[in-house]
Amino acid sequence: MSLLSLERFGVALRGREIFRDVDLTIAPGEFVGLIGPNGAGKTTLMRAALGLIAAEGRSSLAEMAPRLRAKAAAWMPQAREIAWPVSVETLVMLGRVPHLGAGQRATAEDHAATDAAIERMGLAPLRQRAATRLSGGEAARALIARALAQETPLLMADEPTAGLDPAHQISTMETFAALAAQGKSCLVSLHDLGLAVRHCTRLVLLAPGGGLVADGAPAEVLTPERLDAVFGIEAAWRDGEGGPIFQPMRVTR
Ligand SMILES: Nc1ncnc2c1ncn2[C@@H]1O[C@H](COP(=O)(O)OP(=O)(O)OP(=O)(O)O)[C@@H](O)[C@H]1O
Repeated sequence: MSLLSLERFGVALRGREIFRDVDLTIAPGEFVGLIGPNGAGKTTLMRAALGLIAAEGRSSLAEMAPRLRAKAAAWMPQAREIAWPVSVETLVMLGRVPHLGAGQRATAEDHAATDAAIERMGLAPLRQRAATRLSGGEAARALIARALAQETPLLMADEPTAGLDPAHQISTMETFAALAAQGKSCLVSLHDLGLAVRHCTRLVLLAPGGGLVADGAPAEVLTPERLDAVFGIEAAWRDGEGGPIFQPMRVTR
């Protein structure tokens, strides 16, 4: 069983090929970090996989009816703008919409999922705050909570830890890892390779103009050669307590 399957998947934007011939399958229990330099196509790949932009090839999610897709995958976009001045609680509850029948009110189960997501993202003190009056990091946590409340088998998030303070970066990564340990899956784009190496079970590396160049365990993907060729950096890697410690050290070009 797979929660996402991309076959010979490709996207061109305004006539320019961003990537092509990408094959990617995500199974239950995986926490996949989608990594690559600016402009490599991480956002494009996730948006196209969800059917939000046109693509060539096949995406198992894009071919689903919207209502089924909303039960199969939750999506936290990179843009953090929240348009309506609803409370944080209401924003998070919006994650339950795919589970409600037409005109149906929220059930005890919907309230429980909302409460759990608010608790998990440390938003209890902000529960009644207008979502438009949150700081950037608080808004990110509220949008992650909305995706968690959706309780889908797959969670996809575009740079979810950007703008979060260190404690919330770590707890957010631990939340995704815990979902994977429960048999769900996460596909998350990340620029922080230290967080990616320490928490993800698998990394998928995109290179600008090169498409998918590596896919596997963090140590297999982030070889010194690839760090130099794709990111233009050198990094230190140590085995530490509770997982590897990865620190970019130097620009090589
Ligand atoms: N609407 C668009 N029209 C044309 N080109 C676009 C459009 N959106 C993105 N691109 C281009 O597609 C390429 C991939 O962009 P994308 O946002 O997917 O990269 P990314 O890996 O998510 O980058 P970042 O790490 O900077 O967020 C970039 O070169 C970008 O300029």
